[in-house]
Amino acid sequence: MSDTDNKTTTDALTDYYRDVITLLGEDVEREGLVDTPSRAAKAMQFLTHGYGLSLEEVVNGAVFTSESDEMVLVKDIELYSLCEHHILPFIGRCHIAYLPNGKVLGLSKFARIVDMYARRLQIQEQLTLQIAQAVEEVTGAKGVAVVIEARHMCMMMRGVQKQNSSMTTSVMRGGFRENHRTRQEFLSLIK
Ligand SMILES: Nc1nc2c(ncn2[C@@H]2O[C@H](COP(=O)(O)OP(=O)(O)OP(=O)(O)O)[C@@H](O)[C@H]2O)c(=O)[nH]1
Ligand SMILES: [Zn+2]
Repeated sequence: MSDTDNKTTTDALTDYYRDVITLLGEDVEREGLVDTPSRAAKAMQFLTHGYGLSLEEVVNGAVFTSESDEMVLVKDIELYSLCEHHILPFIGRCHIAYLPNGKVLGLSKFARIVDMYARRLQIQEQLTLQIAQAVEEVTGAKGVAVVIEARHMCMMMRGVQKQNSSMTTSVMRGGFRENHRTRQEFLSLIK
């Protein structure tokens, strides 16, 4: 999206937020709210900026040759996303492991991949799958495992209002699916 397009989108979102605030019964002209529509517009664009990213851009060529075929684990990557049903946050941690197959990925790129998919409207299961598929695609790994543990504001702040529940989703591919010991090693390392 070009700068001009982006400005137009921010302006259009600002107009919508002005209407939303008014429909909620507030005075959008009062001092505290006067800049809120444009702040909310920019915040929502930031929270969904993953739509503007591609895997190629995010990885930026940081794939390196390596002879190691031992498990690599990156754990406790913090995650902020928006549930696609209510547009409310879900917040948690993501753990990613893979079995290299001649190539390893730059460490920071795991977090960048998580953000690229998390910063969209999501459901946790689909987010978990997309991260696993991306790591598999860029590394050609012999196995990939992704676990996400998250709390959903749509279950806490509204609806059933359960404050202590969390959801865990996992995707196991290749060696993590076929080999029980590899899977167990991964699960014990993220405990
Ligand atoms: N599987 C899954 N469900 C989700 C996720 N985020 C939100 N949900 C659920 O999506 C469902 C939407 O259900 P609906 O009955 O259409 O919506 P609702 O009336 O607002 O539902 P309640 O939250 O039960 O009040 C709810 O059960 C949410 O808890 C997610 O990431 N994965
Ligand atoms: Zn929800």
